[in-house]
This record gives sequence, C-alpha cells and structure tokens, in this order.
Amino acid sequence: MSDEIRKSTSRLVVGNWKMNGSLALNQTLLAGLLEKTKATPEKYATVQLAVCPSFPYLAQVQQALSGSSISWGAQDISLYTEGAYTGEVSVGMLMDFACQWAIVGHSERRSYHGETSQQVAEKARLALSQGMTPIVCIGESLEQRQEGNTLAIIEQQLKPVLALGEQLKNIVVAYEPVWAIGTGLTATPEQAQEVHAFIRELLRQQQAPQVQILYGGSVKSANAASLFAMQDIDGALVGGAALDADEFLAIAIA
Ligand SMILES: O=C(CO)COP(=O)(O)O
Repeated sequence: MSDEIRKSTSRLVVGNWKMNGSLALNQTLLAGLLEKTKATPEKYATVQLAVCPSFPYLAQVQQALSGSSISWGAQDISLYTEGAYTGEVSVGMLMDFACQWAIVGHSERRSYHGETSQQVAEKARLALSQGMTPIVCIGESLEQRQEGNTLAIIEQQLKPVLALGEQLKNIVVAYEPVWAIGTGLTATPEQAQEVHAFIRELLRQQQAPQVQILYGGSVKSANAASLFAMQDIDGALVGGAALDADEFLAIAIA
C-alpha cells in the first residue's frame, strides 16, 4: 500500500476511556456517538471509530454498538490465558465480548504496574493469536526527551514487538509521549511526525510499513487536524476528549 492510499482510506480514532464512566454516563456517551454517526454517516465514511471502556462495561458497550459502525476493545489484556490469576482478564474472555481491539503497554500500565516491553510484546502476541488487534503504546518521558533519548527509547520499547514476525503487519502502534498525556501539552505536529517517521522506518525494515501509527497525548478537536495532516500520523488514541461525544467525533473528522 502506498503512503497516499494508507492515509486516504483509513483514519483510525480510538477513545481510551481509562478508569472513567458509569452505566449511566456511558449510556449518554454511547447514545451521543450513535446519534451523530447515524445522522450523517457520510462524514465518517473514511474514519474507523472505536472505544475502549473499562472491563465491567464491555457488555454494555457491546450491546449498544453491535450493528453500528463503531467498534470496541479493551484497555489491557492479561499475560495469562486461564487459571489462578486473581483479578486478571484473559484474551478469551475479551473475545466473549467481541472485542476487536486491545490497548497494550499504555504508559499508565508501564509506570503504575511495572509492565516491561517484553511483556507488552507478549500481550500483543496473545491478542493476535485470537484475531484481536493490539494497539501497542510506546512513548518517552519528559526527562528522556530532554536528554535527547526519545528515538532510542522508542526503538527499545518497540524492539520485542518488531520480533512478532508475520503477524507484525496486523498490529497498530500508538505513539504517546508520556509528557503529553492528560497534561494539556501536545507534541507539535512536527515533533510527533519525527517520531512517527522513525517508527515507520522500523516497521518498514520488518516489511510492515502499512501498520497504522496513531498519535496520543492531549488530542483535541482544536489540534487534531494539524496532527492528522502529517504524513505518518494515521489517527489518534484519545483520552480525556473521548469522554465527550461531540468532541470525540469532532476529532475524528478534523
Ligand atoms: O493516554 C492517552 C490515550 O491513551 C491520552 O490521554 P489524553 O488524551 O487525556 O491526554
């Protein structure tokens, strides 16, 4: 697929709801998303939309979105497939709720739960083995950026994932600079593009240049268009702004 075709056919915009929501709040949010996308489907014809709620709400989201153009996924998956792992949720369980996506290696999981890049790659492999698409998150901290280590960190985090082999082409990568998450600080389009182009090159070396690379970190409707205009930014992984239906959809079509 040429770069032009990749960009024009498929923008992927995923809402990571994180640990937010309730049955009532989700119902309002889902109704807002459905109402707008159904009223003007032509606006969303070239956008793939997805939302990732907390585990307990997957059934609710599945029920609301089944048959619509919006897909859904999980925010994490367990490294284990079954058994005595209290508190864990397996990939098979997620398949019971028809999850199409699984975010893996979000920086909040890496920093609060000590997830390593090796474990993240294993989670991606598990998702792929069940036909789910892992959204593999990578990104540098402010300190790492200031020390000039951004690209080295990106390469280190992606390395075990690049070794997935044949299946690599079926993943999605999300570049989320840690310093831009929930802070209101966004990477400039040029800063993001530099890293996306680097990730693209690493993927190209493994014969997977068509992998979609999302940007995440304080994406809003006000900054989305300039990010999407960049050659190697194929969509967004949206946190806070995904909790508002109008704002999320405005990002999608920015
Ligand atoms: O972490 C993010 C998405 O996974 C980004 O969060 P914010 O959009 O709230 O900065």
